[in-house]
Amino acid sequence: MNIADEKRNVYLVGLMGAGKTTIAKVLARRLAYQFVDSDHEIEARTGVSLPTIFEIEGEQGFRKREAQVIADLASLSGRVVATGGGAVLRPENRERLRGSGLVIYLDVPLQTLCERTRHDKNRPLLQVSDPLLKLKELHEQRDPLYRSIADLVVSGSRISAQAVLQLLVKEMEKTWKR
Ligand SMILES: Nc1ncnc2c1ncn2[C@@H]1O[C@H](COP(=O)(O)OP(=O)(O)O)[C@@H](O)[C@H]1O
Ligand SMILES: O=C(O)C1=C[C@@H](OP(=O)(O)O)[C@@H](O)[C@H](O)C1
Ligand SMILES: [Mg+2]
Repeated sequence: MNIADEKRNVYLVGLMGAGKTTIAKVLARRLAYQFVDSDHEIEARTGVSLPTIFEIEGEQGFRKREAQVIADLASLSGRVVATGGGAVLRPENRERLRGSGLVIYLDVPLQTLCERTRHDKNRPLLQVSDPLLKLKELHEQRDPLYRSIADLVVSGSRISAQAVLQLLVKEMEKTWKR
């Protein structure tokens, strides 16, 4: 039996700009899993962009849609899922992520997150006068939540997909042997 046979989902969590979407795509290809981004899924279901959802329904409307997508994905297997940075806020999401796969927290310095997201208008929560301060506040609130569900924490300003893949495969082997 190959370690990939088990095919529990893999979830990437972390703040905006941590590289969840970017790294999940590479991991999925390498593991021959299917790549899913929960934000893209929400956009596909609604037919509008994420900023438009925030504009019309507010953050809470978006969170409700996000929770539905996470519930749906948790019932599937063989997916590498890039979650949105706030997916850990709802306890039911945390339980579902934790219960249906392996969770990897990409822990990237705030300055790097700020630089990476500075020119991107698609993150409504960062369209403020001081995005670094906003990221600091989000980090204070969310870092404990990410850690509470993470099987793996990968830290650094230049996390490579290759490094994550190596740790992930080791972790999968461990889980499989249990
Ligand atoms: N490991 C990385 N090293 C350098 N730049 C990265 C890395 N991962 C992502 N980026 C860049 O940072 C930005 C945000 O990445 P993204 O994958 O969208 O993050 P997230 O989904 O966590 O918000 C993108 O412009 C992406 O090209
Ligand atoms: O941190 C957040 O609350 C959010 C992160 C975004 O995803 P990324 O983390 O992929 O940027 C997206 O879900 C939305 O803008 C809200
Ligand atoms: Mg993303």
